[in-house]
Amino acid sequence: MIGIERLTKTYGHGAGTTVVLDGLDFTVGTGEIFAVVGPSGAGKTTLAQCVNLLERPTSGSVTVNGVNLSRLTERQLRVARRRIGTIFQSDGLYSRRTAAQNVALPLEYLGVTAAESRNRVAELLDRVGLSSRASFYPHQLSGGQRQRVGIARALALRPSVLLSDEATSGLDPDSTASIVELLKELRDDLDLSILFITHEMDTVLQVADSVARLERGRIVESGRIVDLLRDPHSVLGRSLRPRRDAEAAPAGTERWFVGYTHSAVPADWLIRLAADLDSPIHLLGASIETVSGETVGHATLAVPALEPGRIEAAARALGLDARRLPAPAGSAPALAAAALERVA
Ligand SMILES: Nc1ncnc2c1ncn2[C@@H]1O[C@H](COP(=O)(O)OP(=O)(O)OP(=O)(O)O)[C@@H](O)[C@H]1O
Repeated sequence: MIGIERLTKTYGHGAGTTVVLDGLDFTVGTGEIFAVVGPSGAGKTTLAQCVNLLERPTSGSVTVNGVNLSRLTERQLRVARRRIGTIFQSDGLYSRRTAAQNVALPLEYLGVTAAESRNRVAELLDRVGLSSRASFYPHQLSGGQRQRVGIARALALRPSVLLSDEATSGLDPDSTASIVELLKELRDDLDLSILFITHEMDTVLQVADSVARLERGRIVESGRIVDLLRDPHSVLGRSLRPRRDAEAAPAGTERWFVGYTHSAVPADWLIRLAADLDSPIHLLGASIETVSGETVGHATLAVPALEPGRIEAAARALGLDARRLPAPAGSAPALAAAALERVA
């Protein structure tokens, strides 16, 4: 488990002080992948460095498995850091060492016997699906494979916490997907707490259980991915949804956006909604998927104009949130509305 309490990091003094992290509070549970997203300069890397105490927090605490790292001496910290594995965007492998020799490095530093190290390295390379590449050098491996070697090395000392700083950034979609699957397997099999720092929202949706958005050193929104996706008011939830253009609405209809807000939305909600409203409904676009074992989704519909409030109420009864979308710019209804506004 990782516990972050009132974590603040500033650089400089007096008038020249820069506050990079400003009172962060969050917990990454055992067996949880917690993503931190945010624009460039938000403080994501500084957060990662404070969690593995490469940077000392200015105030607040970082607790890993009940041990407050901020209170440790340098010597104690070196030992405590073994419980934290880190993977970076650049895999950081030594080019003159084979995959196996790279994975063995932390074990060598620790003085593990050669035989023990050989067994552990074989086990780790097997774990990340690279047994057949043990004697390959980094330049003989793909980007995704190099990242797997990096993960194996990060796991060498049996950490309970894994820090991933932009580890999938720059990888192609297939490699990203395979690293994401590997991290989820490790979360489940080894009960790891994984802090996953990224700027890629698509990856967050694939990998994380929870997410926090960092802006100028502060967490502006956070929560379980499923809850955020189901919250019609969540900015983070909206930015996590896959963006696809819906079809144009037929003439004489209004466009509506419908989102799942509940776990018990019936699978035949569209038929029920049409029956309830006693009206045809055109499905213009939809995305329904399982996230952390729960169904989430949204759809764009076209419905003939009905009395105000009817669609919202019928949708609510099915566990859905419905809101009318403005007519797309340039469409006949939008031009008519603009003309009316000009006349008024
Ligand atoms: N040693 C330092 N001294 C002064 N300011 C620093 C130092 N390290 C980082 N900063 C500042 O802290 C802010 C956050 O930097 P950080 O690298 O943590 O952001 P980030 O969210 O990881 O950005 P990116 O996604 O671009 O890597 C930046 O404005 C940066 O200039």
